[in-house]
Amino acid sequence: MTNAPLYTLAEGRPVADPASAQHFGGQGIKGLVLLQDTQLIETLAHFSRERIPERVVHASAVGAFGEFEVTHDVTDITSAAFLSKIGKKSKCLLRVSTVGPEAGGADTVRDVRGWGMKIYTEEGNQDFVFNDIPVFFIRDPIKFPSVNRSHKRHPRTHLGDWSMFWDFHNTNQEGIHALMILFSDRGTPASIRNINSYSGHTYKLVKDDGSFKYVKFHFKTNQGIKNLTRSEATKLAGENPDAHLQDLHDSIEHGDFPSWTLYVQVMDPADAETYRWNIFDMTKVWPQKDYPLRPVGKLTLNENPSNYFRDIEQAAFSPSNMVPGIAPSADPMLQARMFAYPDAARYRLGVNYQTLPPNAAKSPVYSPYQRDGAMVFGSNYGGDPNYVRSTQKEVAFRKTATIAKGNPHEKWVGEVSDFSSEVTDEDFVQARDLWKVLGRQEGQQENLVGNVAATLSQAVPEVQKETFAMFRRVDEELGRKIEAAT
Ligand code: HEM
Repeated sequence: MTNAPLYTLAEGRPVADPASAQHFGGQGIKGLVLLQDTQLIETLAHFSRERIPERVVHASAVGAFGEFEVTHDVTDITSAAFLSKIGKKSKCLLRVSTVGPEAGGADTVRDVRGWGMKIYTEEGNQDFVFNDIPVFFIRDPIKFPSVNRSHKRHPRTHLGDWSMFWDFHNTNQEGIHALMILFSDRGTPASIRNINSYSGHTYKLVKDDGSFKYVKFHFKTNQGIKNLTRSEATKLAGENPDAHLQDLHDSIEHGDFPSWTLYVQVMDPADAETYRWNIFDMTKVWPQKDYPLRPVGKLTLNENPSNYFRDIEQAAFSPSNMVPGIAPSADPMLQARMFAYPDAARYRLGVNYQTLPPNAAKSPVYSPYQRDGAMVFGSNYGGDPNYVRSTQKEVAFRKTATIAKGNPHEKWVGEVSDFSSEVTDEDFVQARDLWKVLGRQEGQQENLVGNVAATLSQAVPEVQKETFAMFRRVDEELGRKIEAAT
């Protein structure tokens, strides 16, 4: 007797030899292949269907499991159950991605890194779908497909195209702050363990009594920020395109668990009304001298996935997955994203994607008004009423606070979130501050200039000219230096 698993077809029928097709006259005998060979047909048919659509952005990624532990009391600002007690731990999944490259693209290319994180709490899944830069390229969600297309492949040549890239950005200059970060050495991090991540958007932390604070979330690496120079990143992309995947996998495998500290910047709603920066415009940060970081907890990654496809490819993150105690702000980008991600998941994974292993909540789920559809595995709520307000079965509901009608702050919110993409000198202020900060770090201004010039030199002259002018709006010397280097 052996304990080895008995090989079967997917329907369970044991089969002798998975390595040869059936031939007329018997297996292993020369002769025509037979259509009755279910194993052969299943093997070939399933292979052709192994791929699911890759994510339209953020297709290439690494992922791991871990835990989130509360280290500081934040019960004065939120009723989120998973944040209710110091020492409380929740299981997590983290998927970190590049944005532009297709699945399998080189890890060390210049790009933003996405941070898809799921915290499995006792009140459902809390997703933090962040980036490793604190601001974004646009503030109007309708531009999202455009900015991404300009970073991807040209529709005619199918090549990456720096004319297209800079043409988009110098005609949509609200992204200048994000560009300055992307073209600093932060655009080529040394490893996933060495990046921070940021909500970018303003969110709300809410208490059960309905009171709230505006917050921005920051995960700061406990390994320290470490970046590659342009030449190091280019070399590594050729030598080991999976460098970041390997680094994270190996460090977890060796028990060297990376960790991050979660902080929040906290703003009173009343202050938001008079603050210099529109808090719903995600091209702006809240300087930490105005709103210092307040520690919340610690994320530690401690487990590699046992199967990449199941746990990481099938993971679906969405900013709309929020637990009671955390709520969206009026940022138009955030509002649009709350639609876009579940919509993308229904297309990419199917209508019941919430029940796939990485997405399934670890707390009880009772959602009887959403049922059927392709691929139902659970009880499908048996005979429970599938319509609301049935008297046939008692259902309990959790009360959540609602915003008081006529609250003047909400009137203000409606007015200030109706902003446009029109660019003014204000859009260059934070980018200029960053240029000064880089000047205090040895060689960093020169690296930014070189990183921009290396790409701009591949763009057509008209686009180059407009781009020099855009950087001159940040700082005359920066524009001049880029022009000279290009
Ligand atoms: C209006 C603006 C945006 C839209 C419409 C949008 C849309 C999308 C879509 C459709 C995906 C692919 C989802 C999938 O197939 O599962 C995606 C992935 C992602 N986005 Fe966005 N996005 C926007 C802005 C942002 C911003 C501002 C951030 C960060 C602050 C961000 C972070 C991410 C991350 C981390 C992923 C990868 C999630 C994963 O690992 O599966 N996105 N986005």
